[in-house]
Amino acid sequence: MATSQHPREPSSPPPQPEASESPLLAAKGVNVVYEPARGVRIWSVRDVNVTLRPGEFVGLVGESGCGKSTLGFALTRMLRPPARLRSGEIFFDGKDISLLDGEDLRRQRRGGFALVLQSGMNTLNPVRTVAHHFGDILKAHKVEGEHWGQAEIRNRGTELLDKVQLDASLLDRYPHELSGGMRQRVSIALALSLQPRMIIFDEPTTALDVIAQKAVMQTIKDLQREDGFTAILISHDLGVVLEATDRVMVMYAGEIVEDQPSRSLVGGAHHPYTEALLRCYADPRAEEIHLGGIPGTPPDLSLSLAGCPFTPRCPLAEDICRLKDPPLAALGNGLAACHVRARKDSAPVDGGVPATVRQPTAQTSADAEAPPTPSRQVLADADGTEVRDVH
Ligand SMILES: Nc1ncnc2c1ncn2[C@@H]1O[C@H](COP(=O)(O)OP(=O)(O)OP(=O)(O)O)[C@@H](O)[C@H]1O
Repeated sequence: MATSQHPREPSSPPPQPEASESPLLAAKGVNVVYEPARGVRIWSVRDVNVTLRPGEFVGLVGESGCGKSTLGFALTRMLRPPARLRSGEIFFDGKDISLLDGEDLRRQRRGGFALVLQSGMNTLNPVRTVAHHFGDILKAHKVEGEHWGQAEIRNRGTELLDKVQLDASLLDRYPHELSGGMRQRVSIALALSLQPRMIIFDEPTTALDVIAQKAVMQTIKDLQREDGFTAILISHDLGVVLEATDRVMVMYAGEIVEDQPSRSLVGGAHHPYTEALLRCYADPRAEEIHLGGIPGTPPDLSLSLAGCPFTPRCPLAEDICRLKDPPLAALGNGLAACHVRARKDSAPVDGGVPATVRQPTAQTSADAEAPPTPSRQVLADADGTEVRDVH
């Protein structure tokens, strides 16, 4: 299978944040389960660590069902039953937000973190105008001394719409009167209204036609550069992610399996799953396009997984891969979780290691609570004290 047709190289890479800066987000040992009242428990996010430095723009890619959205919901404290943060710590700007609720959580959202979802139609209230949406969010998060009357809401709404290239006349429109692209821009403007320092965009352009996709993505990139917020872009489109982001985290079966700078991912991927994903995308400008596929399907996340979850689909699999889940370890310019590649390429890290690290031994608190392989089932069946309901 030819491998020369890959997503385009990023055109003008955004400046890399200083490695020494303290992280804005530091999540450790995050495990999320879906526990439907009837049915099996699904381990959607398994022992994930994520660190984001201020101003970083990070992509999160992987096949459908691998846990990307669930991780985004967990990091912004938007999980709702039957999903539950089973264990893990989420520090935002140095404060553990994983157990906050009610007023404490609400207060953190202002100037804190926001999630922009896939379809503006599903997130906007069909019987409220755009101005009402701004009013609702600004009033719900107002601080002492602020007054949000009609005039103030319209002024602020106008400013925010302008940021996403929409006209103030849309303030009096209802969601069904807007195009998909406009609705998505309104959703982004609403997220910006609380001046978040971190925004997670979950498939922000999936429901749009290609022209609107390109325009909305450009707006997101411009806003991120101008406002300097930290961002995660969840997307199936590896080409878009490589163009927009500083680094890419690749997720498979609820785990981060690779974390590499975007610039070096093409041609520099280390995990066989990432290589397979790259073969699934084509540069439309290429003279010849050969698309690869990934044989087989991802594992059933309701089952206890032993070893590397990619083993049944992996062309490199060896005995050890069936027995032990590999740690996310330094490989090339970043990190990858692959026994075979770790053995063949144990070169020292070439500066600027991305900060998403699954601890390489079983000594972390996360491993003690929810090891990624057979003992995960033990946790699932136990009534341990680490179990926390987070809504
Ligand atoms: N409401 C739910 N109830 C039960 N299980 C769920 C629910 N939502 C998601 N899951 C499970 O969690 C896993 C991860 O789902 P998630 O939506 O996070 O994946 P994803 O990578 O974002 O997929 P996609 O790219 O299709 O949005 C899925 O495989 C699914 O089995």
